Amino acid sequence: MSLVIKGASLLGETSADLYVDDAGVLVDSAPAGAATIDAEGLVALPGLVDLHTHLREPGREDAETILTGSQAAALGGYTAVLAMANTSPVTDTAEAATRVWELGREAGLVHVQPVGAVTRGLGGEELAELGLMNRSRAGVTVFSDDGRCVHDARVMRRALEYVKAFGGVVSQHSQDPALAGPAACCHEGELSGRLGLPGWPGIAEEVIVARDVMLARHTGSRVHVAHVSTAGSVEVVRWAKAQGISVTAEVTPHHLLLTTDLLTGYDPTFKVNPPLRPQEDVEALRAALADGTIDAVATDHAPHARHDKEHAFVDAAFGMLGLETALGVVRTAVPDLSWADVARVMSVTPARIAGLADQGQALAPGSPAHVVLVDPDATVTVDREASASLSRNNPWHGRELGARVVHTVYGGRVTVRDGVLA
Ligand SMILES: NC(=O)N[C@@H](CC(=O)O)C(=O)O
Ligand SMILES: [Zn+2]
Ligand SMILES: [Zn+2]
Repeated sequence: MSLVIKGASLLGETSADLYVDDAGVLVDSAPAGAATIDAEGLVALPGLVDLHTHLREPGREDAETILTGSQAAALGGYTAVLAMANTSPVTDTAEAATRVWELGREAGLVHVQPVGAVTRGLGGEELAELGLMNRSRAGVTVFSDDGRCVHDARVMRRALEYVKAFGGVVSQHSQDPALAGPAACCHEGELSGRLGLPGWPGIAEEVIVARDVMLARHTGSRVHVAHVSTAGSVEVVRWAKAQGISVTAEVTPHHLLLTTDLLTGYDPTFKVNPPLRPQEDVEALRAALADGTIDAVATDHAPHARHDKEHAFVDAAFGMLGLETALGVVRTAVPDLSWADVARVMSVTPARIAGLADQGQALAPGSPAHVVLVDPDATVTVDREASASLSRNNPWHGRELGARVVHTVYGGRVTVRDGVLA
């Protein structure tokens, strides 16, 4: 169905009408018989693109499915998500990747792009079917063992060499398993000692980031640093970019706003990997996002069923929800980012990193109509029960966040209207 989106402010700047034809493409005049969306006072951005989502299907459909995760994504203003490979079974074959891609198409609410595992079964030893996944219908270009670090430098080197042939990228969960021991569950510092929780030191992230940028330089390949959490990692990425090394980095909304002090109540909702860090790290991450050292915001949406999360802190699963709140958290954490910057870090650059040619495009005739319309002045008080996700591990429950996603349009289809699924 064709659409006229009336009076939106494009990237928070000039006001204009957007016209969508019945093929779901932006055109330069109103198609006959088009339905109208009144977007007066709303900001229009290209649909958001999430480089890092856990959808839990196949295997843990009690925590999230491709459909419910797609719904949460649409409500958050997303039109594409990259679905991490740590499902059960793992996305480590062309067949598995194609299945995720197909289920995403059936849900039809966002583009679901599978991430392929780097190693078979996330085992860290034998490379997965990287080439076959790339040549499958899913066209996988991003590979990650996320949840685990590709810690063997030789395996990482071979993966980088392999994906270089087809312009792929390895997204690394940077965590040296020797420096952050198996029980590590909270930022290592004065507070972890006081709480009696095993620490996960920032250096365990930084040594892997440093190693990987050198491997990227050596192989001439491309590495992406998932969920950067420390000032030290930011320094390494800044240095590597200055050398011309092909490295990109993402930060999560929660690492931009929450700190390790929240752990004093031992609430497992705040247990996440990498852990929440001190305020100095949060400040460094905000500055790095603003100056372009960090390329993108990625949610690391990590739904978990109650019986995996409601445990003593040390035993609870790592991870928190993020898709529905990401934009509001970014507005709240870094209010000085312009809307054009928000579009850059949440849509344009993530689409480019993932090689999604159809996403993150300018809101101009000829582009596919992937659009999010945001009320820039509204605030939202988060209610964890009012969520499309099947899980409730929402660290933002009860918080007031800036901006509100009002409408989302995916390929000309209205997926969210007035803040609810259409
Ligand atoms: N971030 C998390 O705390 N958890 C993720 C894994 C990961 O991103 O490392 C998950 O799959 O639950
Ligand atoms: Zn991870
Ligand atoms: Zn993750």
